[in-house]
Amino acid sequence: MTAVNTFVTMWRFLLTLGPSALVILMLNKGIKDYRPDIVDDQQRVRSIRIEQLRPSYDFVIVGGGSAGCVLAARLSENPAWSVLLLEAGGDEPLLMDLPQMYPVFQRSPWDWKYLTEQSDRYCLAMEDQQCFWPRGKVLGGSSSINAMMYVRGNRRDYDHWAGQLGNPGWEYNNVLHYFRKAEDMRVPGYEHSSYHGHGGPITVERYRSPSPLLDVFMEAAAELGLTHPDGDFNGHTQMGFAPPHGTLRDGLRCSANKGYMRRSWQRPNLDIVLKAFVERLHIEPGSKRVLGVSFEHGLVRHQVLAGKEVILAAGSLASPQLLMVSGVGPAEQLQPLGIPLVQHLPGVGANLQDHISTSGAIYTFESLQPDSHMSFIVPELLNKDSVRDFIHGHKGFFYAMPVSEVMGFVSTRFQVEQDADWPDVQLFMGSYGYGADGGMIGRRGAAITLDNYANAFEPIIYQDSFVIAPLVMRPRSRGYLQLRSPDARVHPLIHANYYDDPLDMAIMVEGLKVAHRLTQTPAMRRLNATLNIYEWRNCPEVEYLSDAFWECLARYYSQTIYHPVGTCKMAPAADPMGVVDPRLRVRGLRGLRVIDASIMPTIPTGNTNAPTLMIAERGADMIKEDWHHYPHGGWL
Ligand SMILES: Cc1cc2nc3c(=O)[nH]c(=O)nc-3n(C[C@H](O)[C@H](O)[C@H](O)COP(=O)(O)OP(=O)(O)OC[C@H]3O[C@@H](n4cnc5c(N)ncnc54)[C@H](O)[C@@H]3O)c2cc1C
Repeated sequence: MTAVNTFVTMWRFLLTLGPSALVILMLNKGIKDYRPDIVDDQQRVRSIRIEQLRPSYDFVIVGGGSAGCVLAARLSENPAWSVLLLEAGGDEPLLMDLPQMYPVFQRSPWDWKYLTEQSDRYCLAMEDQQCFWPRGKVLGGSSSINAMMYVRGNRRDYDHWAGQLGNPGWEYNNVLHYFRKAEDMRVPGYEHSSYHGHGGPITVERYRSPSPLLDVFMEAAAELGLTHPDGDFNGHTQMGFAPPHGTLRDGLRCSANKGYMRRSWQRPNLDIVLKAFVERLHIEPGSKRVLGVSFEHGLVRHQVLAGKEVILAAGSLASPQLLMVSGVGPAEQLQPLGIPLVQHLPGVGANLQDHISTSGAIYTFESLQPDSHMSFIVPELLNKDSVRDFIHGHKGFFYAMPVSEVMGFVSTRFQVEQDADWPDVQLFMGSYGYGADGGMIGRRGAAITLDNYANAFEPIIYQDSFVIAPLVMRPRSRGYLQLRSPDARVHPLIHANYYDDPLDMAIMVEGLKVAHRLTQTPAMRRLNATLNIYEWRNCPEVEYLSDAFWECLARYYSQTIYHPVGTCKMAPAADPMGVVDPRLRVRGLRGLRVIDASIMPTIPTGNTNAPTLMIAERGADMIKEDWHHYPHGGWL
């Protein structure tokens, strides 16, 4: 039976591939011809010609992702400073603007395509029991391939960084300034909110063109008394359910590239080299001063010096890797690989944290609309009408982002401070399941094996369905990276270590039970929402709907929410595992900072793009303070 199903699945992929590709080509052509707002020819960032590269810059920034774009734009505000941004990827392709296209770029040339090490505890339904970790290899970095959800985390996260963890200046009341500085809040009703910024580079809006399920999701949450009081997770309180806000501009993606770089790249003191792969840092062994970097561009190796500082902003996987290949990291890892040790820093690559989720709580249902689906059935919507609606009507399917039409934050019984408004679970209510795209996109992104897909999802193929995915917000488990080679091109080993601490699984099971409770409400019963029974085939020995059943789902359909952080931890000098100090300077070296998601000591209660933008805004200000850009020590 399995072999037959797998054969059917494979053929369906092959048969749908051609028509889908044709629609995408049509869409791309239509954008080029009729959507100058997306083509954005005048503002699109252009790389300098490599002959124009200067031998030395005041600041060299490695990586043009969420953090790197902020840093390049903010540091080049000072016309007396020269700034170089080196990014391994190219500019964003046109289709990246479309929210609906977000998962398509996983496993594409715009993705670094990392894989975690095999485990028998998680990702059991995935190819070789490895979890697939995409990261953006493009200007804008992961902000250009992410799902655009704009969530800042909880005020207690930052008070914890500053108070208990000893990083002065990072308390919520300080970092709020930088969240606001980055933001241009355009959602009606928040014009006067003191929590939001206006006129900043990153526009924040509501997602457009939701499915009719959004209202059902909200009704179900209301029936459990879980509606968010004012719909703003980034405001006064976090707990509750509401449609999330997105980093969107006119309904389209607002990446860090679009927000920060397109308005600053033409400054004469800012040079950008795209397709520039940084291979290592040059550090003078005696003084431990970082002199510059080597990078490869067009098959030629170049060196460039930094008069003031090099700033690593290559993200949570590449920043620690670049430190290690340059001799900065745990001595016991570097020496066997023949890397001369410059600075023993045992914390480099350690303290890895991520938001783990379960993508398997998929519910089929009966549409209340007699002749149409209520959820997104991708092949039906991938047609010329949707293309026309998008190109000429500025509306429809391609504006939608089904992954989390409604988002929720709840506290399980394991959250010690029950009244604290510090939720330990986030939930995404998404209006499509793995069956909705026939396995072309979601299955591929999650790396679910063909056999497993055929067994568990083929029976519900193209049926109306939704998913409720819980995320463990502050996992206790810690993973680590391990260098495999002195060559920066070879990905490090990623030991994700999900569910190493049993409490993380216990919280996940509670999250899945909250999800299931939502499906037992009158609003959901009207749809006859039914858990996809075929996933039970993975663990037939457990009792249906028991804790062991939910655990089985979590272990098979373990899904990263793409938030790896913490691998260059910010910490005070007393913590031997710290990598950067609270001003983000790398310990023991001169002229080097790390400023990106890797410096977070603990993962925030929410998605990580907005916190990374905040860190980079604050990091840029600290650099300006340290180099006396501000005559009176004030803020711009
Ligand atoms: C698929 C996906 C979905 C996500 N969804 C959301 C979401 O909805 N909301 C949210 O808040 N967060 C989301 N995130 C997470 C968020 O986007 C990241 O936390 C954030 O972008 C991290 O920023 P960063 O600057 O640390 O790294 P990145 O943005 O990844 O930037 C690193 C940059 O460095 C470059 N680089 C790496 N190595 C080198 C090298 N050797 N030489 C030169 N350049 C190099 C990379 O190409 C990249 O451009 C998602 C992430 C992904 C991948």
